[in-house]
This record gives sequence, C-alpha cells and structure tokens, in this order.
Amino acid sequence: MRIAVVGASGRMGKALIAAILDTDGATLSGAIEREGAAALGQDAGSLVGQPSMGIALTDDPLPVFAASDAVLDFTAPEATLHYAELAAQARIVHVIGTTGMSEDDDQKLNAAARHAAIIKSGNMSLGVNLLAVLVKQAAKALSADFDIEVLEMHHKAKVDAPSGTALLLGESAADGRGLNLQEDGVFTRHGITGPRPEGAIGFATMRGGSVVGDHSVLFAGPAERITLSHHAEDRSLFARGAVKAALWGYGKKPGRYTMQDVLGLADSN
Ligand SMILES: NC(=O)C1=CN([C@@H]2O[C@H](COP(=O)(O)OP(=O)(O)OC[C@H]3O[C@@H](n4cnc5c(N)ncnc54)[C@H](O)[C@@H]3O)[C@@H](O)[C@H]2O)C=CC1
Ligand SMILES: O=C(O)C1=N[C@H](C(=O)O)C[C@H](O)C1
Repeated sequence: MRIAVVGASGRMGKALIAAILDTDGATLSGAIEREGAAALGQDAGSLVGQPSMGIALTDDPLPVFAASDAVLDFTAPEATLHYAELAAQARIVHVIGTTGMSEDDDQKLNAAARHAAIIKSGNMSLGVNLLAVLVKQAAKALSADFDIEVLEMHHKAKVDAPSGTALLLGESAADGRGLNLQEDGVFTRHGITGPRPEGAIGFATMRGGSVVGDHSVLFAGPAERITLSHHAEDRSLFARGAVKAALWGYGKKPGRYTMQDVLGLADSN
C-alpha cells in the first residue's frame, strides 16, 4: 500500500516515516511539508536516519496524493481541513491524528468523508483506546458520588489543551454516565470557583519538558479513589497505530471511522 505523510518533518511526521519503512506491505509514496519549511528538499530516508531513498520533502501535495492510497496527517487543524479536501478528491484514505479541531472543523470533515474513508482519533495507540473502553465501564459501574477528573501532561511544545486524548477519555466517561461533555465538562478553574458541580467531568492540564503523553482518569468517591492511567514512552506507538489504520482503511467505503473501529474495540462500548 502506498502511504504519504504530511507534516513530514514534525515530531510525529518523522515517527510516521520510520513506521512506514518498518511495516511490511507499506511503502512511502511521498513526504509533504508546508511552504517555507526548513526541511523541504531533504530526503525522507535521511531525515529519519535511514539510507537516502530518493523521496525529497515537497510542498506540492497534488502529484503525491495522485500516486498514493492513503495519507497520514498529524499537522494542524487548518492544514488537515485542506488535506481532507485533497484526499476526498483523490479518493484516498485519510488518517487524521491532528488534535485541537473544532465542531465546525468536524462538520467539514464529515463533508469530505462522503468521498473517502477518514479515520480520526485523538490517540492512535492500542493502550489509550483500551483505556477509553475501561473508563466508560468504570463510569457506568460507579455511582454518581464518584467524581470524575481527567489529568494530562505533555511536552512544552504542545499547542492545544486539553489534549485530544483527554477529550476522548472525557467523552468515554460522559457516555458511561449518560452525560454530555460539552455541558458537563469543567475545563478551567481559577479563583473562588465554588464547590464542584454535581456530575461535572473536570480536566487538569500540565505542560513541561519532553513528556510524550501521560493521561489519568480519576474516580474520586467517598473514602476511596480509583485511577486509570496510560503513559506513552515513545511516539512510535502513535505512528504504528496510524499505519495500521491506513492498512485497515484500504478498500473501506467512504465515511468516518475511529481507532476503536480499527482495533475492533467499537463493540466493547
Ligand atoms: N492522535 C495521536 O495519536 C497523536 C496526535 N498528535 C497530534 O499531531 C499533531 C502534530 O503534533 P507534532 O508532530 O508534535 O507537531 P509538530 O509541530 O512537531 O509537527 C507538525 C508538522 O506539521 C507541519 N505543517 C503545518 N502545516 C502544514 C501544512 N499546511 N502542510 C504540511 N505540513 C504542515 C509543520 O511544519 C510541522 O512540521 C498535533 O495536533 C498533536 O496533538 C500527536 C501525537 C499523537
Ligand atoms: O501533541 C502531542 O504530543 C500528543 N497529542 C495527542 C493528544 O492531544 O492527545 C496524543 C498524544 O498524547 C501526544
């Protein structure tokens, strides 16, 4: 399967190239960066410490998309919307890891998904997607006096908050409790906040250093506390998940899919 990478010289872009090179049945079909990026013209293989492979980073996506079966996209919301249009035109699988996208952005992705398969998740790892299933089960099983808080920590260069994963876990908790995260989520606290609202799902965000991604969901009840956690040690786990998603999506009908579909966890929900 021919797989292209957009945002190729980013932290995830490099991990994605390395994962494609490491996967049987996957071939790197192109590596795209934004106009003006310092890495344009560099060889994709050398960029990830492999032998040169004759694929230079380019800012022209059209010929690359035309020669690809899928594109892996861990960039930024505006770029992802642009690539969704191009992937829809080329009828290729679009795997989206980009976080920080709005409701409005999501509607635009729905329009693109009428023409091509889109697989989008705030976290492409098996561990986090399994954690999401466990969080939903715990939220359902525990009575409402177990307060739910989602904690996350990431590296200091991360630009969006809460993380896509924290939101995914918050949605799972809300589903389990029959709540609506938009209405019941508490995303900031400062000053005299008053007591915790009944049924709230709270979020706490930490940023610093080189942390790849730590997430915990706490269920704080009367005299006891349950914590479900995931710690990402390396970006390769997200990249392997994204390549797996592309292989899974090949030949699927146009539409929206998630990592839960790819991993066969959707029925556990
Ligand atoms: N869903 C998941 O499993 C994961 C999602 N992410 C998300 O992936 C995104 C990227 O994260 P990082 O790699 O850490 O960021 P980064 O800033 O290192 O990389 C982003 C890259 O995209 C490039 N880019 C921006 N606009 C572009 C355009 N129009 N065309 C082509 N390239 C463009 C940038 O130049 C940069 O190289 C973030 O939204 C992050 O939250 C990160 C890790 C895992
Ligand atoms: O920006 C990151 O680095 C990560 N982003 C994703 C998120 O927002 O949850 C996934 C992972 O935690 C790393």
